[in-house]
Formats: sequence, C-alpha cells, structure tokens
Amino acid sequence: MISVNEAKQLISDHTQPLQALKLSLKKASGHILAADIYARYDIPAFKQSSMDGYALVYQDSSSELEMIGEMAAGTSQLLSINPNQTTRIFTGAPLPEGADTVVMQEKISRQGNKITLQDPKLLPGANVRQIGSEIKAGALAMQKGTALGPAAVGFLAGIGIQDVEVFPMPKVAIILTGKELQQPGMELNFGQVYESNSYSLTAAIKNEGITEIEVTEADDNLEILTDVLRSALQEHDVVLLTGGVSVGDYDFVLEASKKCGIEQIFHKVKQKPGKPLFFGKKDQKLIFGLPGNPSSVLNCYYNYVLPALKAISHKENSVKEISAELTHDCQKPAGLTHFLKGSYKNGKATPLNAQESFRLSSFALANCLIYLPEEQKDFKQGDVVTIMQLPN
Ligand SMILES: Nc1nc2c(c(=O)[nH]1)N[C@H]1C(S)=C(S)[C@@H](COP(=O)(O)OP(=O)(O)OC[C@H]3O[C@@H](n4cnc5c(N)ncnc54)[C@H](O)[C@@H]3O)O[C@H]1N2
Ligand code: MOO
Repeated sequence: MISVNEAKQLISDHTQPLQALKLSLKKASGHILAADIYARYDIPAFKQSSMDGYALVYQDSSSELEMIGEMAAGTSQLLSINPNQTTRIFTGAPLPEGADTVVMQEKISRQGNKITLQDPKLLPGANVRQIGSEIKAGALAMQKGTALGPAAVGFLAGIGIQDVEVFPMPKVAIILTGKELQQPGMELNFGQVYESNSYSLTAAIKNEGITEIEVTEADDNLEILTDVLRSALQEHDVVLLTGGVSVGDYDFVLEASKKCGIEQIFHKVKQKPGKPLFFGKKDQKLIFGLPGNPSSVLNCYYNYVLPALKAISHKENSVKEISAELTHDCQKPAGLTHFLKGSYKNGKATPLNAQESFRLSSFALANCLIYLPEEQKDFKQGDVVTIMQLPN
C-alpha cells in the first residue's frame, strides 16, 4: 500500500494536458487559452462618443453652435462639421468629421438648432473614445495560459475574435458496478440500495465546466464490465469506475482493467475512506477505480480525480489546502491517513458526526475535509491540522 502523497504524485506524473484544439468562442468559456491572440483591428475602430450629447470642435466651446444634423450609433453616414457647428450625437456613435469633443446633453441650453454650452469644466477630447484605445491592431490581446472566464470571452468577442485555440476539457465516462443498485424514484426492493455515486460525481464534474459525461451501469459480471470498460476507453479521456475494486468475489474492476490492457499504476492507498482506490493508465487515458461507498467516492474524487481533471485541461488545482485549529480532540489508529468531513469557520475546523464511508449526510453539510496524518493517533483541541476547502 502506498501513502496519500505517493498516490497523488503518481497520478500527477502520469497526467498530461490534452492536445490543443480550435473552438468557437461561444464554446470556449471555462477553458485555458493554448495560443497567444493578437488583435486584428483597432478597437474602437473609429472615434466614438461615450455620451448622449453634442459633438463639437473644442476650440468653439465658448461660442454659440449651430446644429447641422445627427450621428446615431450604427450610422454609416459620416457628417462633417465646420467651425461653430455641432451635431446631435448618441453614445457609441462615430464623431462627425472635424469634431474632437462631446458635451453631455445635460450641460447645454438649446434654442431651435442653436446650442450654447454650460460646461465650464469641459476638457478637449472629453467624452470621446479614441481609435485603438481598447487595443491597437497587431497588439497582444491575450496570452496563452489565460483562463477564459466571462470577461475574457466578452473581451475577445469585442475585438472581433471568433475562434480560439484552447486546451480541451476531458470526456469522462462513469461506470457503475453493483447488482444492488436501484434508481432514485423507483421502489426499493429487499437488498437494493439507491444509486447515488453517479449523481454526486456528475454534479462535481459539471462544476468543472465539463459537459461530456456518460454514465453506464455494468452489473457485477466480468464479461459485461470488460465490454463496457473497453468501449468507454474508446470514447473518453478519463474513466471513473465506482465499486467492485475491493477483494470480494464480485469485485471485477482489476480483472476487467487487465483484460482491457490498462496498466495498473497503483491499487490501495493508506487512507480512510477510500483504501482500495485503483489508478491505471492506457495510452494517455486515465482510469480511476473508486471504492463504491458513496463517501469514499467523493473523497477520492476531491483528492485524486479533480486535480487530474484540472491538469488534463491545463488548469491550476483550485482546491485550497490551508491550516486550521481543531475544535475537538480526535483519535484514530496509526497506519492510515484519515479524511474527516468537517466544518471550517474563522480558522477553526470541526469534525462532523456520521464519518462512516457509506454515509453522505455529513458530506452534504461539510465545507472541508480535515486531514489526520498517517502515523499520528491522538489529536487535541487546538492542534493545527491541514484541511482541504471543498469547492462550492
Ligand atoms: N474483506 C474486505 N472487505 C472490504 C475491504 C477490505 O479491505 N477487505 N475494504 C472495504 C472498503 S474500505 C471499501 S471502501 C469497500 C470498497 O469496496 P468496492 O469498491 O468493491 O465497492 P462495492 O463493494 O461494490 O460497494 C461498496 C458499498 O458501496 C455501495 N455502492 C456501490 N456503488 C454505489 C452507487 N453507485 N451508489 C450508491 N452506493 C453504491 C455498495 O452497495 C456497497 O455498500 O470494500 C470494503 N470491503
Ligand atoms: O476505505 Mo473504505 O472507503 O472505509 O469505506
């Protein structure tokens, strides 16, 4: 059995980002940019008013001005003004030829088509967005490695970019093993348990912006599981199996993996919950055999699967590990790292009730996992431990 840190290191050593690909900007949000982007145009592309008002030559601002027409946003007609002339203008509209300044409509008086300014603080160039003031044609608009959040995507759209090179998100298969599983909503017959692992895993994976997630059930049968796993490997970058990874007579994940040509990187980690965790690799594809207990599944997801999903898409691991003071004494035997579902507030971490790995009620309330290191047995109130803050 290997330690938690050895397991994390092995996964990291075997995980590589997927090959970059071109995506339409509409589908690119949540990805990491895989190539620098340069601006093709000056933006704004023309001198643009930032207010509703009147366009003028600044030198004429103390004279009475004659209004000769209107420039509205989207107009394709360019008016031209002579000394002591003005045009009505609206936010986003091009300035008429010759104008260099815009006065807000609240700061003039108007009689017919005669305009007098009442804006003693007006400066030359006021209320005008200059050509290229957002970005100049040829300038570096965004660097490789930038996370494409809503503002980044909006900025790129605003400078006319349609497609971008990104590191893609992985396609993920979830394979459920277990004859005993029943769908929520159906009646629970003797011996059955409600299937919950696909729900928690799908929700967690969707949180990462990953949309291609396929869930398949594979019974407790070696042939069926082997077929399902083989076909999942063809279409997906990451395969998550739940259950069937321990030592029972119906635990076929290891055997099916071998039959599918998966290289075992490790099986079993010195931890609780999730001791029988399996990790394997085929070509660049990652295979995680998650111990079936619902709490073990999620614990292994946050500790091992999530960092790998991030790395595959070239993202930084956003899961934060920080120090916290324990609010209660705890004991455990030496030999396994324990992960406790906990509640963290103001620098202090409280282990919750219901820590057994078949239960999710405490996980549902937890905002952190408290790490109790492998060899230590006794923990006192006030001891400083490491915790992982769970993503929302
Ligand atoms: N003799 C031993 N028995 C067990 C050991 C051991 O070392 N020696 N390890 C225990 C530990 S620790 C764990 S964790 C489990 C893991 O076993 P498996 O990965 O083979 O999982 P299963 O036996 O298939 O299922 C375990 C448990 O989880 C329930 N389950 C499974 N899938 C789902 C699902 N999709 N939704 C909800 N619940 C699910 C299943 O009904 C079982 O109750 O092995 C111990 N045994
Ligand atoms: O390690 Mo198991 O995950 O105790 O239930």
